[in-house]
Amino acid sequence: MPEARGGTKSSHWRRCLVVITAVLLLVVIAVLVIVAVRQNRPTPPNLKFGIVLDAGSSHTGLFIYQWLAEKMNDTGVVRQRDSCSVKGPGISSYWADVEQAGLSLRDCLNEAKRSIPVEQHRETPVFLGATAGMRLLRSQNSSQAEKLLQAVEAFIHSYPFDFQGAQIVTGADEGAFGWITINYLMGNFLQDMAGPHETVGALDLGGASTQITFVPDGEIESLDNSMHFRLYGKNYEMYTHSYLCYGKDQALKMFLQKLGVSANGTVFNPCFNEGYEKSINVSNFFTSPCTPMPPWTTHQTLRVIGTGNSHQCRDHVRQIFNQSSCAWNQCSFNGVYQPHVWGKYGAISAFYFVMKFFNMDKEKVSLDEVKVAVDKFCSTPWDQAKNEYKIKEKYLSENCFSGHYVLILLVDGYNFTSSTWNNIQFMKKIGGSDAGWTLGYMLNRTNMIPAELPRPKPMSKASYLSVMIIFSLLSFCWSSVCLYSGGRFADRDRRIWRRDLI
Ligand SMILES: Nc1ncnc2c1ncn2[C@@H]1O[C@H](COP(=O)(O)OP(=O)(O)O)[C@@H](O)[C@H]1O
Ligand SMILES: [Ca+2]
Repeated sequence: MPEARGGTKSSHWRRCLVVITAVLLLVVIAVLVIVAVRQNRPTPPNLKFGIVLDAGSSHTGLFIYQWLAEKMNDTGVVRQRDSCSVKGPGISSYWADVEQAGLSLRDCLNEAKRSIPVEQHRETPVFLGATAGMRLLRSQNSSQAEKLLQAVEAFIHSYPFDFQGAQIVTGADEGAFGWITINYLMGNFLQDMAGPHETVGALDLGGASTQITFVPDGEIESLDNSMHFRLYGKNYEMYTHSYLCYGKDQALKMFLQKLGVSANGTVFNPCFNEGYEKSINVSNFFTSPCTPMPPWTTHQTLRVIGTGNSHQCRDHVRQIFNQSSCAWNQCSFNGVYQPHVWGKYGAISAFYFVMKFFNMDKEKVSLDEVKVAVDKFCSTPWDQAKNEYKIKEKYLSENCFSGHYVLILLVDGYNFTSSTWNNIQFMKKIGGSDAGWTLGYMLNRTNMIPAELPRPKPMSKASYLSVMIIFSLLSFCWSSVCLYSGGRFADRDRRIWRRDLI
């Protein structure tokens, strides 16, 4: 009988132990859940901002970027928050009235002030990068270009931001930063991507210059065209070239200059739709170093009349590309060295606008389909085209030329073929951020792309605590189970021993 009482007592204690362990377990789980919920409560994010003004030849755009301060050196964390299109032409057009260049930026800078929290204004860096329009102005009149930049700087300094100055970006940098932007936004710098050639090339068509940038599959013969970057622990040897004057606005001027003019000052233009006519003032039109005054300047005003003839248009556009000599193993045009194009490309800015107009910006559209679409548009009478497309008259009237120009630049110039055409993706944005050189430029100026991969961060306090609690809990449970089963075995052994004794 006493033994039976002893057995009841020990099983009572065992039950107590199980209940206590279960209660303890519940308490610990509850504490863990509370800690986790508190830790993960959304805290105000530590957002940082940066502004880049893209002072292009035809217009200025303002881009606001944002990122989390603690993640600034990680891959793919900077995103576009906002953008603003400055009204009016590019800053280089204000060369005769430089104060206006700064003032033209007022609305967009005010918008930036509204978009960024006031307490962040003082630490928000602002960069202004001017491209081919200012390069051309500098080559014509460097002191005027300097004055213009100073006037723009003085105006931006009146804003509460951390202004880092206005610079004329070199053609090589414009190409390289466009390439960085595209690959950064596509996440191509991440280490776990397969293969050594995971990056995509960048093709940028502006109004006054155009850039081609890519990592070739062999040696780069010309040092002038080679750029080296070490990003996130990997080396990139890039080929880049910027063709000044081969942006689509300057190219149109070079093309017009090559057309013959009749005795009464009429120019028949096969790259304008039939029925389209416009007058141009010769001294206002041929002002850039790309188009010195043509020999036929006896006329002050020219009457340009569209004839909409694709065949003739192509022939004339080809004349602005000099294919006659190449001192390297391979060239694009004008004797410029270029390795053969390979891999994928992102084509941005006017490449995109033009292809979008022809509805040819989709994937898997063949080169022949693009040619057919351009020819079809060029043979459309101007009145019909105006009725069909409700876009700015300037763009519409130039699109026959632009379509042919893009095709000739990419195919005859850069040597893309029917089979490599589909490697070009015409793009404006990547995941909500504009694909242009500005983001790459800011990442570089703020040292946000490290040469080496950022080291993995140590565990946060919360994670450390959670791991410690979980491990303690597991050890506790494990020892309880061991003790419990140990007790049961000891009881059983005692019983067997006693039985043996009896
Ligand atoms: N909606 C549009 N349709 C066609 N072309 C456009 C459109 N918007 C902008 N563009 C063209 O894109 C080009 C942008 O060039 P821009 O960046 O100003 O010059 P650059 O880069 O040479 O300094 C210009 O030729 C402009 O006319
Ligand atoms: Ca541009």
